Amino acid sequence: MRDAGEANEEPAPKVALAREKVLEEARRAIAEGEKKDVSIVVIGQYSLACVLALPKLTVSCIGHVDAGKSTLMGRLLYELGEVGEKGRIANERASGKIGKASFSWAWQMDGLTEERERGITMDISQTRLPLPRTTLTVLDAPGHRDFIPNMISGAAQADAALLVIDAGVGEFEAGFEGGGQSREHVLLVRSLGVTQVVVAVNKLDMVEWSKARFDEICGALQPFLVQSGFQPSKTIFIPCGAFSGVNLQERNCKALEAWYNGPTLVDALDNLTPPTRSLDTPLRFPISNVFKGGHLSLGGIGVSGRVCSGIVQAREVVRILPGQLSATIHSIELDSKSVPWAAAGSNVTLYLSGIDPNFLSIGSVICSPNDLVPVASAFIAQIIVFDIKMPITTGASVELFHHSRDNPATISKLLATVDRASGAVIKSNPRVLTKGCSARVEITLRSGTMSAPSTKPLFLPLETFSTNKEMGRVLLRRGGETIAAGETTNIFFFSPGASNAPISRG
Ligand SMILES: Nc1nc2c(ncn2[C@@H]2O[C@H](COP(=O)(O)OP(=O)(O)OP(=O)(O)O)[C@@H](O)[C@H]2O)c(=O)[nH]1
Repeated sequence: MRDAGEANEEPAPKVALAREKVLEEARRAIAEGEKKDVSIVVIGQYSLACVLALPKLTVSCIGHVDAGKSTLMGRLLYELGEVGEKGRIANERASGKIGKASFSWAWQMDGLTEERERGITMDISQTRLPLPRTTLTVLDAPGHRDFIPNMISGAAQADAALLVIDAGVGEFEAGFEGGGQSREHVLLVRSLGVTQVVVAVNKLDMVEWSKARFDEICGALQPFLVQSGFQPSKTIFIPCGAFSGVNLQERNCKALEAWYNGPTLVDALDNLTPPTRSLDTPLRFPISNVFKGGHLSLGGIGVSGRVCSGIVQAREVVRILPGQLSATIHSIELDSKSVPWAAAGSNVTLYLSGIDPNFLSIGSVICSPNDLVPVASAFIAQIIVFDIKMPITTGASVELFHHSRDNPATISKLLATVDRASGAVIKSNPRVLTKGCSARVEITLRSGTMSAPSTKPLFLPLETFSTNKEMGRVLLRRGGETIAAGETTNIFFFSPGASNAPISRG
């Protein structure tokens, strides 16, 4: 993910609050559905005006390449007043100068020179959407298949998805048929725990705002969403035109209004339900980006990501796993504002002090020294096999995705095929796994890279799905194709603090 930019210079609390006090404050604020942004926090003798880091909803913007995801986000930011006339004109002029005028709205999101020159999103970019009722954090994902690892990193941090579909003739079909990214993205986000999806049926101007085309797309997509595990009540289809800003905040198009008087895209996004957050569980913060910035006098190391569970607070000493690293959280930044603490569900940047950045890696997990995350070298998972061309056999080499990390791994044992719902064994020790089946498999992690895997073991911070849902989901890819998604059931773990000897199986 891209750099979060400079930290603001608001003073950080001088000491960490007692954990119970923070928990109490978080629970109270969440229970009261606190709307106001600023609260006075008393820390010892200091009384500080701080922005409350209440968890908000994070939405991953997904869909086939060129569906109009970045354009939609750029235009939405303009409609909501987050981008002014000056910004709009600057993007219009600069994109026009290099013959990319049609990408002027997308430039708001696609800030890298290569992205602008190629007219595609390559990395996740994060933005804040202030809606009438709530504020969303949106992660704009790349649609191109080459950048699926970045897309997975964003999807792993999301509560809901905004699926953008190109309604142009043949375009929806290209994204939806075998190998299309609309299809793969839907399967990925659902496998990573997303349960709500808003579908923006975009570029309807290309088909003269045709109701028949809108209905055709909804008719094909809805059964697929349901089959992928989305409840019908958690899906909604919104016709729109991102480029001209139709039906984003206002309907403002006669041809569309002739047959549509339903919600706008802003209405649909504003109605998403925030999931329940696990505040009482131990702190787990998988790092999705490491960068230099802010507080340079203190070493200036920032790490961004999402608080998966628990609460993190400024001045707290934390451990970073795998490895023996400790650090102090100098300050926490949410939406460019300093916050005293952040609860599960928040996407934040933590500025660390007392740490050598060379030992920090994307995918490492920050936790409390009193409650370390297990570090596994192998584990058992119940997987669902996707629509694969080649069956999975014992010893298959795969790429394992866990949050923002991807590593080589081997499917070391095929333990059983199982019933998807009940988990009951259908067949023990199957020879192969074919498309659509559910199975229990043992996966062994390997160090090195996919092109040069090493025989040395690798240790990954992992938990069973039953202990911590967000830490217990994995995806398996092979040859650029997602072949399965799974939930960890047993992990073979090592004591992260003491020795390297295995201390438990199961
Ligand atoms: N006609 C029309 N074109 C649109 C609309 N929305 C986006 N586009 C065009 O579609 C092209 C791709 O837009 P992007 O926003 O870059 O698409 P994307 O989905 O973000 O692309 P990737 O992230 O690279 O997959 C650009 O030329 C846009 O101008 C729309 O509502 N109508």
